Amino acid sequence: ASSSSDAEAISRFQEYLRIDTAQPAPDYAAAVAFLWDQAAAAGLEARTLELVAGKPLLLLRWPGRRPSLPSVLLNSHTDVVPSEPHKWEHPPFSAALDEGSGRIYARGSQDMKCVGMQYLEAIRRLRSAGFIPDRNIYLTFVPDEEIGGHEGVEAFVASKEFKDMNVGLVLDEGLPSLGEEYRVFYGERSPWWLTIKAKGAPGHGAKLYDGSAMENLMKSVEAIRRFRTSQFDLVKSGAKAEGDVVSVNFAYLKAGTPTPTGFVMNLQPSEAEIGLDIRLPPGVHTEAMEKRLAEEWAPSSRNLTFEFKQKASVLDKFGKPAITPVDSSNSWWPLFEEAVKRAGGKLGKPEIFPASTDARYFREIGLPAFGFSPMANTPILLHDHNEFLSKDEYLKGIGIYESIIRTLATLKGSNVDDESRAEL
Ligand SMILES: CSCC[C@H](NC=O)C(=O)O
Ligand SMILES: [Zn+2]
Ligand SMILES: [Zn+2]
Repeated sequence: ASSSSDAEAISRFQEYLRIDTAQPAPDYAAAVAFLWDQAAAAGLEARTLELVAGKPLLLLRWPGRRPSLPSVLLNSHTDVVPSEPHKWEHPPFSAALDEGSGRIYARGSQDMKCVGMQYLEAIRRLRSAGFIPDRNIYLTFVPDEEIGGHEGVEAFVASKEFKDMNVGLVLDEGLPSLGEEYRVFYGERSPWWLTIKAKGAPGHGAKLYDGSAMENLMKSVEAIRRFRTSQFDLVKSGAKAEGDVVSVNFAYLKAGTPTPTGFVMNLQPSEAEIGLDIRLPPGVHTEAMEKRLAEEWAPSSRNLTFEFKQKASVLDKFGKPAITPVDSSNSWWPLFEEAVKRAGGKLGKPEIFPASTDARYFREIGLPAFGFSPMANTPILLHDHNEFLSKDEYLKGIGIYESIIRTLATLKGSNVDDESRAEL
């Protein structure tokens, strides 16, 4: 690609980044309007699905020569997480390009407006090179990933529109790596978000007594922290990867009797509460976790109750761990590996994604999905201040997707399309 077309690709990326799609009030209308024009410029068929009012999902199609073959779906989410603008060096929706370093600063530059635009840029290039896919290639730009995807991909996979697409493989987001190798993910941990509430006897702040709400809850905090340490130690010692242990983190602590300027200091409150973000590796024994919760972390004997806010399954609909095979049993895998290699990229060992993505909804219904965001030589800044992606890495990623899309779209006597898979 010429440097002028590279410059145009960068401007288009910046334009997408400048649309404020931060939760909890994303401007989905503006994002969809922008992407609609980009789709037209790339020669793609477009439709908007509004499965839930106010939550548009943009569905694009590049028709294949043999539309009855299983299709490939390139997914990306349009929403981004909130930011604290005053703590950033460049405003999070400026998409400022630092000329010296080549970094483009924006919320969503890594997570994951980069990937959505790279798909589109790769297709533009393939099309102008005269390439025509054998199978249908679909792109989805979905809402609400950052808040759980219930009114996004979860609703989408249940729709008639989705069934009619006959999807055979999904690509979704991954993570950057500091080194030369690209990371790729074949599964992810399942989020369990829950609150634990304690009740207890109120009393004078000077009195030592058993059974206060704080004491009841702090015993749980201690047990939870012991468990957290045991899991973290496995990661620190190198025995396990981040995605292969159960993580537990405190999302909030809430207690005390507020005054206009602070809190009452000599009153032991009768209620206290914590929020936990737990992530479980695929196929982990959830019974043990449930038992730990009921007996150690929130026993009713200590006046505690718990309530789930999110509880994703660690199994797919067949009762198997929701993971995508990354060996010869999955004919898409060697194609993917080969495509990255052919574009000059190196892949690391496939990993379990430590957080959650919309890929889980596809894996849950039995579809293979790879998590991949081509960002090498890049610190992990998803959800962080000063999220950036360098212009060169972004452009390199377009080349990687050109190769991936070309390879996955082309039928060449592989067994990807045998009957059993076509029936999935
Ligand atoms: C309950 S779904 C939450 C999804 C979110 N995804 C990326 O950060 C996450 O916290 O992992
Ligand atoms: Zn994301
Ligand atoms: Zn995210």
